[in-house]
Amino acid sequence: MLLAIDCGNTNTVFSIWDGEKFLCTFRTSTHHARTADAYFTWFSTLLNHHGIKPEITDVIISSTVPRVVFNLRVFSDQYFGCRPLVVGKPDCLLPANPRVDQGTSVGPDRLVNTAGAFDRHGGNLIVVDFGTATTFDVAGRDGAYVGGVIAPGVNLSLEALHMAAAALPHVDITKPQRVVGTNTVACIQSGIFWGYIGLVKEICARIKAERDQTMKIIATGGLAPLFAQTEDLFDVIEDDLTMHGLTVIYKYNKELAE
Ligand SMILES: Nc1ncnc2c1ncn2[C@@H]1O[C@H](COP(=O)(O)OP(=O)(O)O)[C@@H](O)[C@H]1O
Ligand SMILES: CC(C)(COP(=O)(O)O)[C@@H](O)C(=O)NCCC(=O)O
Ligand SMILES: [K+]
Repeated sequence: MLLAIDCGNTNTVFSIWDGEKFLCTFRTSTHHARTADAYFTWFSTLLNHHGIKPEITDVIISSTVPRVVFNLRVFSDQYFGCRPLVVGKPDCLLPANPRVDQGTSVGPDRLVNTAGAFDRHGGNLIVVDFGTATTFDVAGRDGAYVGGVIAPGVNLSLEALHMAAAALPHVDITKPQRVVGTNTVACIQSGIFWGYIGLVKEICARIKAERDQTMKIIATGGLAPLFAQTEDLFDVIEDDLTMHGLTVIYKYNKELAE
């Protein structure tokens, strides 16, 4: 069985894949100082709780935080006796190579999202991922990552307002009743909610115009459903897109090695 690990700047997600489906998904905060033993304690406690006894033989990791990879490698080696595939490293091949400026390294999560979305939907796609950053990943006709857009994430923007302005409280994102807020919290929620609706619409429209193509828009990340409530921003929302992409890249490398 495969253990797929997606480490973002805020959260790290572990999923076990039995070759056909995901058996379980566990989430913890991303913390570079967490040791291999600490990962195992947390992971085995959750497995016991859910009564799952997986036989993990392979591990694949995507990490936007380079420092966590060391401890995750030790974790794979000590507890599952395997050397993990790490997306972005030279020995982890992608179904299609990214077409970006020389010397640029693309966030592994974006390469994984692109591979996962291409596998499910074919080429000419925009993947919108509401993570720490809000990213737009563009997949060409052949499924290669051909570039994208990086904007500040929703929670990051809310936090930045709170941090920088003495009178602005911490606010959780929600869809406001009206655009014109009549209290501070409603004003902030309106700015972020409608601001992001505008951001997503404008960026997707400009990507389509620049590429002169119709493109399917796939959204992922916990906040995607919130933004989809109001308007038809996305063609599909897929929670498990990054995890699916990890299984696609794993299978691709496994088949090449056989
Ligand atoms: N369903 C949700 N509702 C509200 N906030 C969420 C939800 N899911 C994730 N978040 C928040 O969105 C941000 C990004 O989360 P995540 O997708 O895990 O980011 P990353 O992949 O960058 O670690 C975090 O601040 C997280 O707390
Ligand atoms: C853009 C990101 C910070 C998004 O990370 P996330 O929100 O998933 O934590 C990450 O993909 C990254 O560090 N990228 C490197 C630069 C690039 O992709 O061009
Ligand atoms: K992410």
